[in-house]
This record gives sequence, C-alpha cells and structure tokens, in this order.
Amino acid sequence: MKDLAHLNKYFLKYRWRLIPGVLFVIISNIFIVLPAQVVRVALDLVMENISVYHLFAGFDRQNMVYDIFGNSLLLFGLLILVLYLIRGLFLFFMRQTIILMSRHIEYDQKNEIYNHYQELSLAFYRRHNTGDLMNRVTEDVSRVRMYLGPGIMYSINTIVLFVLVIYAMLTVNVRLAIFSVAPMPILAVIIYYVNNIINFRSEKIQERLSALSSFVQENFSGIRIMKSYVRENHARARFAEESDDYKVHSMALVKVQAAFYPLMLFLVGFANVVTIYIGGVEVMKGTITPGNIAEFLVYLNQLTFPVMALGWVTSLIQRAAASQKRINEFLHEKPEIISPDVPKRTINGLIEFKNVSFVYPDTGIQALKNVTFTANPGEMVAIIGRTGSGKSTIANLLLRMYDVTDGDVLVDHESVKKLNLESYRSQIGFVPQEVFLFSDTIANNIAFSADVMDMPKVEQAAKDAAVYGNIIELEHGFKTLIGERGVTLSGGQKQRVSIARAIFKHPQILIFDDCLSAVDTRTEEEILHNLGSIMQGKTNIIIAHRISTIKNADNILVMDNGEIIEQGNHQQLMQQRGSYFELYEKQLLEEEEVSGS
Ligand SMILES: Nc1ncnc2c1ncn2[C@@H]1O[C@H](COP(=O)(O)OP(=O)(O)OP(=O)(O)O)[C@@H](O)[C@H]1O
Repeated sequence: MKDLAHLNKYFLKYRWRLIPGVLFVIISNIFIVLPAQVVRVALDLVMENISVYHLFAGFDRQNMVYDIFGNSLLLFGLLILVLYLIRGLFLFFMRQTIILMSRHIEYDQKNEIYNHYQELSLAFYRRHNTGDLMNRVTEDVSRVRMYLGPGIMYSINTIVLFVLVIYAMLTVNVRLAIFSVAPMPILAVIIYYVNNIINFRSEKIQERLSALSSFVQENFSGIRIMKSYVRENHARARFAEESDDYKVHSMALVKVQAAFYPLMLFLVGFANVVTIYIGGVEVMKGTITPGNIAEFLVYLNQLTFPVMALGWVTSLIQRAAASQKRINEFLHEKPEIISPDVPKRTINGLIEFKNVSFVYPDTGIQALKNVTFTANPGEMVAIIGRTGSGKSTIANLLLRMYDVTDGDVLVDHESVKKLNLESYRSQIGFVPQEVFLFSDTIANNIAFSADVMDMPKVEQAAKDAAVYGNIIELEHGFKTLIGERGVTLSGGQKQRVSIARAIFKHPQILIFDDCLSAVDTRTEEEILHNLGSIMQGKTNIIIAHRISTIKNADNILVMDNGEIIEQGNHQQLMQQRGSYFELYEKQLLEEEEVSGS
C-alpha cells in the first residue's frame, strides 16, 4: 500500500479540488438522512390522520380532514423531492471535483512516466519489452486512476454515510439498528471476494484477448510468408483454438456475474425482511412508531450501494497499489547515461577511440576489445568485418547509447561523457542498420530532426540520398504517407529515406551503419559522391560489408571478434595481403560469378 504514497504529491497539488470534494460528499450524505426522517414524520402523520379521519365518520368535517391530510402529504412529497434534488446537485459537485482531480492526476502521471522513459538509456529498453512499457503508461495508470477517483470518492462516501446513518439509527432504536445493519458486513465481504474472482477472470480474458490479437496481427503482417508456405489451414485451426480459449474464459466470467446479482438482491431483501420483522416487534412493544420502520428501510436501501462499493473499492485499491508498484519500479530506475550540466557547443568532429573495451551490460558479451583509432574531421573512416564483430557497437558507443567498460571515446579531445548529450547527439547524423520510418509523410520523416518544416532542405536531402526521383514519382510525392514499416516503399528506397533523414541534419559526424546494403552499386556510388561535398570538413563513419562501398575511405578498420585486426587505406591493406585482401578477392570472385552467370 505504501506504493500509493507516491501519489500524495498530486493530492497536495490538487488539494483545492480534493478538499471541496470531500465537503460535497459530506453535504450530499446529509441529504440522504434528511429525506428518511421526513418519510418517518409523514408516515406517522398518515397513521394519526387515518384515526382522526375515522373519528369524524358521518360528519361534514371528515372531508375537511381529508383535504388537510392530502395537502400536507403533498407537501411532504414535495419536500422529499427538493431534498433529493439538492442531494443530486451536491453529487454533481462531488464528481466534478474528485473525479476531475483523478483525471488531472492521470494526465500528470502519464506525462511523468513518459518523460522518465525518454531519459532512460537503450539498455533499459533492451531489458523490457514494448508491451510492458506501454502497459505501465496506459493500463496501470488507468487502474491507479480508479483509486484516485471512484476509490477515494466512494470510500469517503461510505464512511460519511455510515457515520450519519448509524448515528441516526441508534438514536431511534439500538436493537433495530443492530439487526438492520448486521447483514451489511456479510454483503461487503461477499462483494470483495466475488469482485476479486471477477477481476481475476477478467484479467485472464484480457490475456487471452491480447494473445488472440497478437496472433492475428502477426499472421496478417506475415501474410506473404503464410501464403507462400501454404499455412492458411494451419493458421485457421490455431485461430479457432485461440478463440475457443477466449470463449471458455469469457463464459467462466459470465457464470460468476450471473450468480452475483441475484445473491446481492437476496441479501438486501433479507436485510429488509429482518428490519420489518424486528421493527414490527418493536412497534408492538411501543418503543418505536411505524414511521421509524419506513425510515429504517430508507436508510437500509441507501446503505446498500455504499456497502457494495466498500467491497469493490477494497479490491480496486489493491489493484491500484499493485499497478503503482509497477509504475514506481520504472520511475525509480535511474538513467544510466546522464548528461553533464555543461553548455552546448559545436563540435569539430575529431573522434578518438582509446583502448576501448565494451561488454554489453545485459548479456555479458564482450563486443569490443582494446579498440583504438582516430577519425579526423573531413575524413571518411570505414569499418568492415564479419557479422557480430563489433561494428555497430562502435556506432553505439560513439552515440553514447552506452558508456565504455574500459578506455575512452573522445570527441575534440574531450571524453563524450563530458559533453552536453543533447547538443552532442544533435550534431550526429545516424543511419541505423535496421531502417525505421515513422507512420507519417515522407517529408516529415526526412525532416524528423527539425521543429519547423523546411521543404527545400527536405528536397535537397532527398536528392543527396538519391531518392528524390523515386519520391516525386509517387502520387502524393513528399506527402505520401508511409506505414510504420514504410509499406509503400521498397527496401532500398526506405534505406535512402533514412539516409536523407540523417543528411537533412547537416551533421558534424555522420554514421552509416551498413545502410547501403539494399542499394545497387551505381546508386551507392552516387550517394557516396554526394556525401563527398556535403560532408566536406566533417567526419564520416561508414560501416559496410562490401569493399566497393568503402574502398575510397581514408582509413579502413578491419574488425574481427571485437578487435581491429588491420587498419589503413585500401592500397595499404591490399599490400598487407591479410584478411582485407582475402575478403576483396572473395568479393571480386563473387562479382565475376554473378556477372558471368
Ligand atoms: N544490445 C545488445 N545487447 C547485448 N549484446 C549485443 C547487443 N548488440 C550486439 N550485441 C552483441 O555484441 C556483439 C557485436 O555486435 P555488433 O552488433 O556490434 O556486430 P556487428 O559487427 O555490427 O554485426 P553485423 O554486421 O551483423 O551488424 C555480438 O556478439 C552481438 O550479439
């Protein structure tokens, strides 16, 4: 429960909603007790007047008594109506303050979590799956909201009503009060347990539903594979199986719900019968009036919902506490990469890796061993090597997605740890290995780093990335919407849009992580040629698998198993006749085979 203490700061922030809210709850409850007392007076009056009416049997006065009696009853009726209207008004105010406060806090908390997410490093995102991250910001926050709004509102309501009603009952007749209220705790406990069963089963249904939808989603995304491997029947059978599972769980929930309401009605009815019976006995003893029985029945029926709410609220608070615990886990997670509080500055792009070793924190894989190299502004440094040899890791460390385990990464002779991270990253253009484009227009994807759209700049970036021609051929040109995975574009086109996005920034350092793999050699040459003029005086890091991509680089690092095994320009490396030379020969042979066939 202590996890919910995290929310106290919000109560403080919204105290001017909470305090009036509590007052409105109290006032609205007073208007529950008052009508019950009016009912008692009215009923007692009825009893008295009936006797008076019979007393005047056969006299003219009887009609007069009848009229007075009728009018006063009408007045009582109107009074009750007015009292309930006032109660309704305060109920409205109560919801307008407390429920509104819960919505404000929900909004604040969502932003708090999202902002914190933004600060967390890549390692954190590796440790947690996207679904988990999303659930905490949506589902868990909603559950906490239920505590902040209905949870608090109904708790206060129940407490206030109980105090008022029980006090009113006790002043009338202690014995009747005890017997009337006795079934209430049983009702609360039953509701609590049944509610837990309902929650448990609902969660199971939710799980089945998300399993079903991810199954469908995956099947539709992979529909090409599905059809080409002729697995439709198999998928159909799996879908039926998943659906059946969902149905079975849903039915289990319906069963509990079906039994729940009759049981509630039975208990409430039972409490009414007890009140009438005990009340009747007391009337015969002369300790109370028949009006008191009516008054008690009104109290009892007004208590029913709050008592039911008590059981419901208890399980609601438990769920909120569990959700807040999950949220707190993330909120207490410290960002591993923290920017020092230093002013922003423009970098020149002199990169130095000094004896850098790196072990990935989660897997314990040593990705780099003692890597040392320099990239000067105006140079193109290429990195080549087998898969898994540590090339992308160099890019990750350069972007300070992770901090080195040993050694240091320097930019302009200063450790990257000492640079203002936001300013530093904003001067790097990075094209990742796996293209990711947002579900937005092509123009917005290219201008992703800018706050204001600059169309001529977008077009120029597209030209430099050799994708302009492809874009203007599309019906909506730069306004073409692309899906999360850029469905309307080919693999090579997507890569080039991703390159344009990096070029658009006019970065001081440009990192290409194997992003020319889906582009033909002629286009590749065009892009590299364009880079020559765009990146003049700036630093290029190009990770590639094809020697043709990098043979003009000023410095080529050949990586193997996390180490730089050879280093130099194309001529130097060819003369060494080592791994690079072997790779070159192999690729040349492959090319000849392809062109010969
Ligand atoms: N985020 C990560 N967490 C843990 N281990 C990782 C992570 N990324 C890479 N590795 C591991 O680090 C090693 C180096 O990976 P890296 O991605 O740097 O290789 P690469 O040379 O870029 O490979 P490729 O050419 O296939 O992209 C590999 O063994 C890989 O399994």
